Amino acid sequence: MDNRDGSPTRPALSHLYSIHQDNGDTSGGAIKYSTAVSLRLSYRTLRTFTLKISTTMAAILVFLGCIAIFTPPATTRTEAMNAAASTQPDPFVTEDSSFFPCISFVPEATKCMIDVFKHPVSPHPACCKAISKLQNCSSSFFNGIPSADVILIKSNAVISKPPAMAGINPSGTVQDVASKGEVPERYIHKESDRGALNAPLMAAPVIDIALLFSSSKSGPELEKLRHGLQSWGCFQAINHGMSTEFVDEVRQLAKQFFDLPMEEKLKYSREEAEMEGYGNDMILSNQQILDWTDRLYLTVYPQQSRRFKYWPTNPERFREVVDEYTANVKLISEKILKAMARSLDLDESSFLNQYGEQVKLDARFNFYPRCRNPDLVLGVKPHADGSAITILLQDKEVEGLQFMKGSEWFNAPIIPDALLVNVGDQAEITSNGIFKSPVHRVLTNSERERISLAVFYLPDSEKEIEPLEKLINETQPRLYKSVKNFVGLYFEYYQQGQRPMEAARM
Ligand SMILES: O=C(O)CCC(=O)C(=O)O
Ligand SMILES: [Fe+2]
Repeated sequence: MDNRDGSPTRPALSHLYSIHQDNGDTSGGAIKYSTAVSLRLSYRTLRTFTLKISTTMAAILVFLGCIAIFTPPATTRTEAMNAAASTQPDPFVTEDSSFFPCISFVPEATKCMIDVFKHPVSPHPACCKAISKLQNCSSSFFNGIPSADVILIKSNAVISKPPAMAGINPSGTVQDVASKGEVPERYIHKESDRGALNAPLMAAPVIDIALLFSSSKSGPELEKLRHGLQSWGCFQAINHGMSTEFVDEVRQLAKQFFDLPMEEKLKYSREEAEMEGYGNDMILSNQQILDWTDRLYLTVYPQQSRRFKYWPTNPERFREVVDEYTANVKLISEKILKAMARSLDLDESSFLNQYGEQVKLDARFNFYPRCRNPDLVLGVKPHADGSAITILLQDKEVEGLQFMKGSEWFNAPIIPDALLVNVGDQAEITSNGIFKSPVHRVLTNSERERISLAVFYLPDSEKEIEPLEKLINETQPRLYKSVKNFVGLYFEYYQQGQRPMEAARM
């Protein structure tokens, strides 16, 4: 998933991607949270905000009226201006004059504020522009509003700075930046967050997933699966049924897309405040160090959710192959989720039932250009995925992916035909913490560019997920609250520099 922040984070979103309920009450979590936040975001704030806007508008109208009626001849005007300059300015008028350029954003910003009050747990990208423009018009705009509310308003509006909401963030695509040579400051991590390729090799298991479903041979393979997901949170899946030629073609097409001239790729660029489409790292916070990666992000399932304006028609076979690949990945994901349940002696549909009818699959094609300072810059900063599980097709030749175990980083080996499967936050929640959603990151490389394709299996955002009853007992007490729209939460917490999984913890 997208955007991550500094130290091992289980952010948002990523990408991605809400919560809160006390002991065992599964019904009203999100509502309680909303109510709590609404109360915190007191009427005082809304009143201050609306008063401010209405007084401002009134002051401006009166001011404009006065100008119209009392405009003196030019000479007297200069004298009057000089006199005015020598007197102490009225602070209210001084502040309000700064609203002139932004008065047109007021209705939209007010609507946004009311939205934030009503639905404090999900971002409101549509109004972010208005609020941020208002804020830019007057640096003192939020004066008088309690600072905690300001943070909430800003984060719900997903604002940082207005240009950050542009489809492609103002730093430019990484491909463009890389072609200029110098690595801008915004990509440089502080020393403690930098990575090195000479890490030990990760020992996550390689699993023949065809055996997971063989009636006679599944036992040891299921045991390997359970152990791998408990210790590493990931495994390499071989014998998944897709041919070498086919997965190679997927990689090839991804590479061909990123090799197209920029103007061609920009035809698919994401729109403001959108995840989907071609773009660079989405800026969700001003402190964010940017990832050295460009990506094409597509919702691939359900089919009626596909937005084909973002699906390249060049290279020619792109759509057809992505359609076939992601259909396979959906089936593989569901088989793996069944096997995960069986490995815990549960009914095989336990996880799938939790995730609901309306699951969603998002594909993220990552392209990591060569980087002159691989020691200072990360391809993707540490994060855990907000999915239930993620199926990753790695580059066939270029390493870079690392997983954290304990407090140490390990390199993910390349097994050319394998799919790397990792647990996401939502399967960690459903398994009551038995399966681990691993923190991982991607390093950069000065010699070679790298591609990868991550497909996120995302539960129905309307369905509340929670630890399975059978996995809660005296020795393993319930670790997580009930969660709905985890992807929304993921982003929200990410922006605030917090870990979404922490928010879900009991
Ligand atoms: O490029 C990779 O190997 C991993 C990318 C990743 O972690 C992600 O897209 O969430
Ligand atoms: Fe990831």
